[in-house]
Amino acid sequence: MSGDNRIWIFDTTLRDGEQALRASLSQKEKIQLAQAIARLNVDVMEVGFPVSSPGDFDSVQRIAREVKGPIICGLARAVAADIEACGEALKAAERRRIHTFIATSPLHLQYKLRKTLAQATEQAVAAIKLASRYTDDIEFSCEDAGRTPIDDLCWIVERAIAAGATTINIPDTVGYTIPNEFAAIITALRLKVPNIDKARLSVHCHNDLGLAVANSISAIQAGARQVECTVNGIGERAGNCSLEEVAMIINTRKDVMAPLFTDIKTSEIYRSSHLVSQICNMPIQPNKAIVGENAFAHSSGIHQDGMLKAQNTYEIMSPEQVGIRQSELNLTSRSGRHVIQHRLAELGYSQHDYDLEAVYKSFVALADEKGRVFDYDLEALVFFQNLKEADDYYQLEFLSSSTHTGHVASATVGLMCNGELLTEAATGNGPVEAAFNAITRISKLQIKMVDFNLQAKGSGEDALGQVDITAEHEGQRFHGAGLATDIVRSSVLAYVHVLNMIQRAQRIFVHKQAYKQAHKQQQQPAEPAPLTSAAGGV
Ligand SMILES: CC(=O)SCCNC(=O)CCNC(=O)[C@H](O)C(C)(C)COP(=O)(O)OP(=O)(O)OC[C@H]1O[C@@H](n2cnc3c(N)ncnc32)[C@H](O)[C@@H]1OP(=O)(O)O
Ligand SMILES: CC(C)C(=O)C(=O)O
Repeated sequence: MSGDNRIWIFDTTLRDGEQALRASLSQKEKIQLAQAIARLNVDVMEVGFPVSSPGDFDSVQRIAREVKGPIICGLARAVAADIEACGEALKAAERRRIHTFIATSPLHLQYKLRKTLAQATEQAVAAIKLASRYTDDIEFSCEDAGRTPIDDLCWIVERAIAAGATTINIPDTVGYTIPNEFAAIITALRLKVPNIDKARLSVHCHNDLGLAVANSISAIQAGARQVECTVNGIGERAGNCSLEEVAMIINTRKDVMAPLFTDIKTSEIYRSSHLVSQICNMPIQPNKAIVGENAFAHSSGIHQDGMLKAQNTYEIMSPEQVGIRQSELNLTSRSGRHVIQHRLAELGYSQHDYDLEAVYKSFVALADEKGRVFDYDLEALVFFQNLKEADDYYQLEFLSSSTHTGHVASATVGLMCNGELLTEAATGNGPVEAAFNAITRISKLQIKMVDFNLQAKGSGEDALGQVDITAEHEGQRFHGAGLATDIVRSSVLAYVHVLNMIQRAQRIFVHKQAYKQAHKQQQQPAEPAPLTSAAGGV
């Protein structure tokens, strides 16, 4: 039976996976998970250990009744009461499997079961025979097979098959083996057990050394035709072989895995993974293969540039294959110009709408401060970049401010004024007022604040703060805007914007006066060149 090419996927999320949970699942939650696992199109799903509690018995019974598609399986020790409870709970299933097991390693036999291998074998044979009263689909597992001498393993497996087991499962119960060793166990069983072809050979690997998936893959390459696994790899201790990883290895590496295949509907992977994580309260690590938040996210410029040119430069499978809408190109200080240009194009900006070098420079500064830059940050950067003028008279060079509860605040501001650095310090009721007072000392302009408005751009604690100021100078009103992660800085940038607007208005005035003067002297003077506004950005 181990000669065919379909790898059966035996999901044990609701049995071995459930053993790892800190809180028990309600029956409704188990049904929800079972439906999601059935949508993955697994071949078998092990949904509980019916003898363990009335609650588990009921949920196995309900899943057996309600969930269609896969073979529904229950676990039972090689004990009559366990087999009977399992057989009863599974009765309503269209297709049912009883999975019975006994430990075979010298350690487990001596200390846990206090039996000889012969006694354990006798008990297993009796359990398999009893199970055959309920179903002809019987799986037998040699618990701790990974640490069982190969001849002992062959001995009990041969007798289990003779007794009626149709699947023989070889668990690496404590995740002890390494891939070539585990593959050798499968090879030896296929060579040494005379009736091995009468059963499907299965593996059940734990992840104590992080090798559950690698061992399972080695085992199927050696002839195993069923892999026991769980969604997200949840399970006892360090967990089990992860369903999504095994399925995607077989799917992605057809060059080495073909003609082997699974019937898993891979587009259901992401959805079921997140449901399992949520219901089981088991967060998924961001770098988890296939389903982690970063599995299809690219953060560095060289990778992002590669991705934009050809997706397979940095992706060996597509996110759509596992049910993720699209890859993500995260904007961080490691990003380059190509991805900024690409993202702005997606947001509707053409290359003529902004100066890439200038936007990139402020993007890197912001990314260094914030970590990740979002679309709304990028749009704000472009907006503020476009407000800036090459001939801005004032530029903010530095700003420092301090506040102490119950005391006046102080600020020191350095402005580059037409190429010369001017610095002033001042106090105020708050850091913004202190900084504004310092700026007034530098500019020596009499400015009256008419309106001050602060709003958050984006959400969360690292949102940008945009400040809009309306100020009056010599009877004329000016608007200034500033954007930064720190609101004192946004306020100062907005104020510097106002100064530049005033300065520009004064230049226009002088320019016009000169024009009028010239007009008086000549009959047809040339038009004066237009002058525009300025702004402060990050
Ligand atoms: C490797 C695995 O993941 S195996 C599955 C592990 N899952 C679970 O254990 C969850 C379900 N378990 C339970 O609810 C309980 O342990 C029960 C109902 C099965 C048994 O509970 P209790 O009767 O109180 O026994 P307890 O769990 O303390 O001890 C286990 C007993 O089963 C025996 N046992 C262990 N495995 C097997 C087996 N495969 N076949 C027969 N007997 C076994 C042990 O030797 C021990 O017997 P002892 O009482 O004669 O020493
Ligand atoms: C019952 C068996 C398959 C098991 O869970 C194990 O050995 O880890």
